[in-house]
Amino acid sequence: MKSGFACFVGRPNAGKSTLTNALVGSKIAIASAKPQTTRHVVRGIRNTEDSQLILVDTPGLHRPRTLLGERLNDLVYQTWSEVDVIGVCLPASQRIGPGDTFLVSEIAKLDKVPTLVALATKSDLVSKARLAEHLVKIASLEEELGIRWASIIPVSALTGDQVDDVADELVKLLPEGPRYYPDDTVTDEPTETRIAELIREAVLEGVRDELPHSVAVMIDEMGQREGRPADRPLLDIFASMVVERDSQKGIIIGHRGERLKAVGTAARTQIAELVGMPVHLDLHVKVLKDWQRSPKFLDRLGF
Ligand SMILES: Nc1nc2c(ncn2[C@@H]2O[C@H](COP(=O)(O)OP(=O)(O)OP(=O)(O)O)[C@@H](O)[C@H]2O)c(=O)[nH]1
Repeated sequence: MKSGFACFVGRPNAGKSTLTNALVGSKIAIASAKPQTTRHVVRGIRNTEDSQLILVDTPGLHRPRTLLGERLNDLVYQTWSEVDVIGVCLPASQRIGPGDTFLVSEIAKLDKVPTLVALATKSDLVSKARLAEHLVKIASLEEELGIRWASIIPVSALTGDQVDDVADELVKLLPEGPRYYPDDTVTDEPTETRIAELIREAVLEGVRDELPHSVAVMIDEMGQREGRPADRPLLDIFASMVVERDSQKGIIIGHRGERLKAVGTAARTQIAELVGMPVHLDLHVKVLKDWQRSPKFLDRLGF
């Protein structure tokens, strides 16, 4: 029995969340077209008869400007040093740049460097020739940065090409160990956190480019409606979306509340699928100036 922990690192938009989802086969991390959406440590679990691969999703590393930034960075280094394998995602569609080399050199500085696998993500976006060039460049990072790749694998989470190879390789690199989680678990995140993430994803989808990444979602109250017939349950969810400015509140709500309505509908459908029953979703938008700098609020959000 092989079992252990792995995480994916890479620049924003490198395809980490999408690959996690493809490996686990369940929607657990936020995948959106906007960078830097991954805030929570999300574990996805891939089980086979003789292995358990536990994927830990970390936020990206940033120059910290707020307390949130500092806490997230601490979390990143901590996660890196705790996993067995790190999959470094280097999208084939982009040239390897200073952001990538910075990341890898930070990992190389850890006291105990985990096993490293290079993943040439989004392989579907480029020609064979360009992919080959990319793989050569990745290989040259060994010498440039003083690291060693256990392997270099091109993968497309979108088409599914080589996703199984990535899984097999990661499992191969895990130590012998027990099944840490029952084999029907795909994530150990509390349902409430997953619901908050589904709402946050819907918010970001709705407003594309206008909205910065300063939206937090909190579940204020959640419970099954009382007095419903057993075969027609209903889950009540009261949630707040917290933004930093009035103008952002306006963007989320939209003209005559149309955007907020669309966000609610999208989120409700996803949540109902997750919890297996119809959902009544009550969404509020709150303005909390500088929430990213407030220790009290960050504590409440679990950062
Ligand atoms: N063509 C193609 N697009 C992909 C692939 N994987 C991810 N994408 C797209 O790339 C974008 C970013 O993917 P994510 O999985 O959210 O990237 P991430 O690295 O988790 O991003 P952050 O959370 O911002 O760090 C999304 O629009 C995905 O649909 C792939 O294999 N092929």
